[in-house]
Amino acid sequence: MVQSTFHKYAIGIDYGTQSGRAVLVDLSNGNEIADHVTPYPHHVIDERLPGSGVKLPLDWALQHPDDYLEVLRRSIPAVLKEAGVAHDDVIGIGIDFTACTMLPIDSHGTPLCLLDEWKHHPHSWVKLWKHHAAQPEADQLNRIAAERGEAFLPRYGGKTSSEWMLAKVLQILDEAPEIYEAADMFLEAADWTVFKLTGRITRNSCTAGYKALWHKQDGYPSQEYLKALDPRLEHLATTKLRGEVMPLGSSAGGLTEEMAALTGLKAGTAVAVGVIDAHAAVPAMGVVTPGKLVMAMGTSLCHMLLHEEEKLVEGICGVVEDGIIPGYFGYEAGQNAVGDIFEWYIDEAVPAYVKEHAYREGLDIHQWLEREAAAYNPGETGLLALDWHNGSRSVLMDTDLTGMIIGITLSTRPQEIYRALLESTAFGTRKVVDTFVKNGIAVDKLYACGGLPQKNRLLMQIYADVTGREIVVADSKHTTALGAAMFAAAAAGKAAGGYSSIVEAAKQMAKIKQETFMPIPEHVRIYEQLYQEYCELHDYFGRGVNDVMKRIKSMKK
Ligand SMILES: Nc1ncnc2c1ncn2[C@@H]1O[C@H](COP(=O)(O)OP(=O)(O)O)[C@@H](O)[C@H]1O
Ligand SMILES: O=C(CO)[C@@H](O)[C@@H](O)COP(=O)(O)O
Repeated sequence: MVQSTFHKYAIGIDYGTQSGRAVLVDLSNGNEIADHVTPYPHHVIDERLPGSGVKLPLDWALQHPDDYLEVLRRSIPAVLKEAGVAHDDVIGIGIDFTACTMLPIDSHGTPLCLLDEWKHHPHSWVKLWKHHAAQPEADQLNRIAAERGEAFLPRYGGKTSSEWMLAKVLQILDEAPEIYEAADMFLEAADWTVFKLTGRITRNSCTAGYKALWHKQDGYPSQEYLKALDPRLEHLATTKLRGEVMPLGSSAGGLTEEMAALTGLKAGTAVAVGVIDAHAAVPAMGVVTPGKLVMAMGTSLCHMLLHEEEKLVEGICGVVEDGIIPGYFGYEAGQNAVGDIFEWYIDEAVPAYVKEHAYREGLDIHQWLEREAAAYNPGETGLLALDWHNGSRSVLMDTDLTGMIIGITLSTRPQEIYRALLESTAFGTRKVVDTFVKNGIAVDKLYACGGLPQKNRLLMQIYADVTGREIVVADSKHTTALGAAMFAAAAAGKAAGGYSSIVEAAKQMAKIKQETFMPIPEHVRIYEQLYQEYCELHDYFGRGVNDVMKRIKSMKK
């Protein structure tokens, strides 16, 4: 279909864990005109390195940087073709990315893993956000920061994560000093991809703020702190983390001729600085004021909230000034796994008869289990689970914790376990909501986006019942990509046919559904009881009363 030439468009590209997708968006109303998904050809690399077959240790998760370019090569031409839009009318490109997904590059910007000299070395590869092998380094970072009373630590809930930039850099330094030396810079994959598009290295304030401990006034952690971590890190901030940190919604530069030829777009098209995937969803749901907790629900779950003041909240991932929407402090909390837990159950633990039933009825296994699980009332399964199959992000910030199901008997059925797993993730979110509220940050309503709200109504009803709050659902197949396109519109600017700010873009382009999920009072009452039991287990296993999870995990290592 050929679109009207009076319309202007932007392309938002969402780089997820398994795939990247491009969405071409009409800037006048946020309508998604065309979309295309490119699965990463190398998938998540967590067993062996591509090519050499070098075996990876436990808790590693890597990616191949060329997979990000493959998304540009395949998905941009595909959406242009499907939409029939002239490249002159595409005025901006924005990308959102998982984070902290980081890589070492040489002085030409080439990832070290693409060089013959380093390609056999696991530490030269992109470390994906869910690479969890830097926990000892995170522990060291946290201990030294606490001992020195570093001002940054309370802004990150009292603990920084093994998923973040500094822990990952320190792991490289500890285990592969030669890679640390060879790296000219460590970059977020978001910034590297923007560099490939524009030829210019910039850093975005969102990943820098939430994942690399960068602060608008104070910059990165001090030289003294970095030196106390390891003398070789003393100048990290001005050497391997150097580069201008630019605010969200600004332009990193224009598309290069080479990239224009590769994608079919026009050279010079504005490229917005990158943004974390979850954070891009906030304006895409029209959330530009406090009290509305946005939940990006997919493989993992990220919670984002705005507030006028900076409050120090234990166990959250971080608070960053202007980190999401200018003029507000943006708070982030999260759960390391949500959809991933359900996927694990289906892939690894569901009996064959469930698969057969689902197949016969033409349902996918999630749909079959959802339908069967919906027949139970809250509490009726007699089960209670902890949602730590991939560790706990908020509020414990500990990737060495593991999952658990209590109450199993000989009559327990797969759909009951499935329901208990759905509930466990809702309890995890309730913990986050309660923590914000206890610290004086209002949570009035929930806003859900990502793959899960579209796929599982039972899950959404359970979240409404467990939190006792109304849930608004995104009316977009690709909310994060829509947000990235909005940032592109802001980067292109009003004169080019975009918007003067992300707030203006959100007013015109955000998409939410009319139908919401309301809590059911009878369910709220029962879940309140179960949640209190969850809290008991949470503190017993998660706050050091009984470290059995860590002891048995270390035996495995
Ligand atoms: N019907 C369903 N109910 C619950 N979870 C589902 C369902 N279908 C898929 N999932 C889960 O959704 C997750 C993917 O979420 P999605 O938002 O599409 O991707 P991503 O987080 O990578 O952006 C997977 O972990 C999968 O287990
Ligand atoms: O950590 C963050 C955001 O802070 C996410 O990038 C990470 O959880 C990955 O999210 P997905 O569930 O793959 O969309």
